[in-house]
Amino acid sequence: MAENYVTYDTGKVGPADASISPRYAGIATFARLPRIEEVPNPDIAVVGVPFDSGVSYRPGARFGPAHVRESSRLLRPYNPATGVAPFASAQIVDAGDIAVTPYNNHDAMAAVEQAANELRAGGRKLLTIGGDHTVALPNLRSVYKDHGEIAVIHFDAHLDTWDTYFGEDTNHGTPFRRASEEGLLDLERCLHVGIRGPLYGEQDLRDDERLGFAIISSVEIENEGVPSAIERMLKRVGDRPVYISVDIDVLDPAHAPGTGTPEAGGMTSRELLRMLRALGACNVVGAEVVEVAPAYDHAQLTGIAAAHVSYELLSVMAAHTAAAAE
Ligand SMILES: N=C(N)NCCCC(=O)O
Ligand SMILES: [Zn+2]
Ligand SMILES: [Zn+2]
Repeated sequence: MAENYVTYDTGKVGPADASISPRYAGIATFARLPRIEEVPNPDIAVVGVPFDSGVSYRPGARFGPAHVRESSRLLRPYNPATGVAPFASAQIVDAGDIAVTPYNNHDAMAAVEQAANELRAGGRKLLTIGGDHTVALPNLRSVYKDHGEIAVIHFDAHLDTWDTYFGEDTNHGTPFRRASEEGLLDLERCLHVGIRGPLYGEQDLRDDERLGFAIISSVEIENEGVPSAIERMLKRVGDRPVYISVDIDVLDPAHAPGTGTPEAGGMTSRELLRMLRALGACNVVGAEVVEVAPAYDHAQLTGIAAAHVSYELLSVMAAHTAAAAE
């Protein structure tokens, strides 16, 4: 193949071989993986949603997918932290972008849902790269179709269970309230991790609990430590199919400045990656990494963090795919 993709003993086609084609060469796919058209029957697809018409503050997450792909060129095929070789364990591809209208949030999200349904046909898993957090709603609608009421682990500074902004019910502060109202969520098994920062009022927390979420706050992670947070996280979701939503603003702005609604006092990348690795114990049926806004990034800090977060999520899903095939 023109891109010199590696083929593993398992028959899976992996990234372009960095000893033939240097990492900085070629058009960026995620981790320099093959495109979806280039290999048969992919198990997992990475797909971008360049959409940010749901933002309430700084715009620019529409450029997130391209930035994360550019920032993912250095990812290597073996993950020593978990002992997983994701690209050899499962056929992973880049499915390009779901390009949707920037002028109507409802139409855009309907299009994302339809594309997600098509990409997920036959049990394929998706890792979505946003885009703003509005995309969680169509992603959950799609996953619900196959798995029923879903457990969600939501890494974010923000609750994203607010009601409306300027009368608009579909935006990046509301996806989990809409999902809960629509009956998509397992109300005993949803969890926010990394919450911090000012709220509109105490009622936000009461609403959030009623909508099905428990909280591990950023301060609790600091006080109790990551191992205890991991224990609580795994207990909350149990053995239910779980959807992982990572808003990159869960990281402290020092680790991820390139985002639209930054809040001081967040997790380090090291803490987040460690928590994600623990998800190997869960049945992860899909995931997303959202809210990367490259205009506010520096030296690819946010892009690289998002690329590594994506890599851990792919490792977890690939290990599960390989185990299921045995
Ligand atoms: N989903 C993200 N990143 N932010 C939601 C913030 C909603 C607000 O401006 O209150
Ligand atoms: Zn957020
Ligand atoms: Zn969010």
